[in-house]
Amino acid sequence: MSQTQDCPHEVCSTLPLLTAQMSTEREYDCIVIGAGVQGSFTAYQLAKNNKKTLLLEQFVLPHTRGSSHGQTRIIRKAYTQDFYTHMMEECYVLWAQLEREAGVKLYRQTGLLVMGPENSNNYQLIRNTLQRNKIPMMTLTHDNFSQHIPQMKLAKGYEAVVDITAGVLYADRALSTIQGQFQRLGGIIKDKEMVTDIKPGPVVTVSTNAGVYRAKSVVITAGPWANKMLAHTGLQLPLEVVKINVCYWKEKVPGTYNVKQRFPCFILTEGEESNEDIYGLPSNEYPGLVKICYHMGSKTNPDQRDMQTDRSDIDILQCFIHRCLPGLIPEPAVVEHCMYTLTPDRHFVLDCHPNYRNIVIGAGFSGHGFKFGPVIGKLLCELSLGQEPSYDLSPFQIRRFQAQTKSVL
Ligand SMILES: Cc1cc2nc3c(=O)[nH]c(=O)nc-3n(C[C@H](O)[C@H](O)[C@H](O)COP(=O)(O)OP(=O)(O)OC[C@H]3O[C@@H](n4cnc5c(N)ncnc54)[C@H](O)[C@@H]3O)c2cc1C
Ligand SMILES: O=C(O)[C@@H]1CCCCN1
Repeated sequence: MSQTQDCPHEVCSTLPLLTAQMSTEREYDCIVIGAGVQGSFTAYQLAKNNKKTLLLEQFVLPHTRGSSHGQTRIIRKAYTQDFYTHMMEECYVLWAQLEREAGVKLYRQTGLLVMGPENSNNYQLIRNTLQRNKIPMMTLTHDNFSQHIPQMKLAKGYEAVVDITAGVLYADRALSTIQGQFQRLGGIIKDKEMVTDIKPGPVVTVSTNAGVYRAKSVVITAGPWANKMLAHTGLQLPLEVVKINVCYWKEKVPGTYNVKQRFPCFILTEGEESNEDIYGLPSNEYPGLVKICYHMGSKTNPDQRDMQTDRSDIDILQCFIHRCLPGLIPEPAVVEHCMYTLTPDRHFVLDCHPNYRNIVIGAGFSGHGFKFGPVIGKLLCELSLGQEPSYDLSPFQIRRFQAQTKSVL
């Protein structure tokens, strides 16, 4: 008879089994920190590659405290640089694949109107990228603008082009879909678990408010909290977190700016109101309200986002709406909040930690990362598996910040 069977206490006989079970529950091939769009797509890709993956999220899901919430995001190929346009080619394919796989609609084509003053460098760069890459596009002139987009005015001295395959991504739905697909592949999500420590090593130890986990690799996709997480690894990146006022404007005649009226998404670049872009999407989340925002906000601490109350962006938006969108009441009807995590050059960070190759970082999505989620997930998965990345990652490497990167060790 074995010792355990002889033991009068039932707990003694089950203890070795329980301990073994507990340790496998706490050991993973990869742990992904942060279940925003980038972490969720990364976890999904890892699970697809048969890796035992844990996705940790500090808040109860779904939540509205980071950067990935809200019903809509713009998807487009219109960029100033070719490398984004090239990545977007594959993103469209992967978004469509996800739609088929999960049986949900995540994308609606609306077109994206890009406007800018004739002498705007950004406008010309975007237009050239579209042309060079043979992206379906249409140039609008002052003569035919109102025929195509009667709800909007093109100011004198401005030019306009439409990125035809651009549109809207249903963001909240996309996030819950990818998390669901990850779980269907056997992935584990633990929400309401805040990571409190990361101990680098050949096996990385991740502590949360609820437990301690170990993994061969860790991916940090903590959005506005990236530097807080990286501090545990001795690294600080030059990231700035800003709070965006997400403003909704009421239509004077309900339905005027609806997709059914063929109102497109739009971006005004280097307009007369300011140097930063102004952008909008056709009414969707609230009947009769159109989302129009300023592509910048004030510096904030992600844990105290709601303490920051600067509304100077709203003055800028009011001037623009007054000037170009006569069918809207130039007073915001609803203001919600979201955060950008900005890098100095507004390009992403997709790289391995400079000191620990099994810690991978996806950060600094600078207010334009959602549409790239499927490809970013793939790239961060490749980095964490030590594979050759599918794209040239030099624009996204940490070493570009050399002078601004701090070691906190
Ligand atoms: C108003 C607005 C409009 C935008 N418009 C567009 C658009 O039109 N098109 C587009 O492509 N992109 C757009 N973006 C950008 C895009 O939404 C972001 O780039 C993207 O959501 C960033 O995702 P993320 O996963 O990096 O960050 P997040 O979504 O913030 O995810 C990070 C997650 O990490 C979690 N976390 C942090 N610390 C911890 C911890 N210690 N333990 C556990 N979990 C932790 C957080 O709670 C959070 O859930 C917009 C962003 C905003 C704010
Ligand atoms: O990523 C995007 O497509 C948009 C463009 C306008 C600013 C916010 N982000």
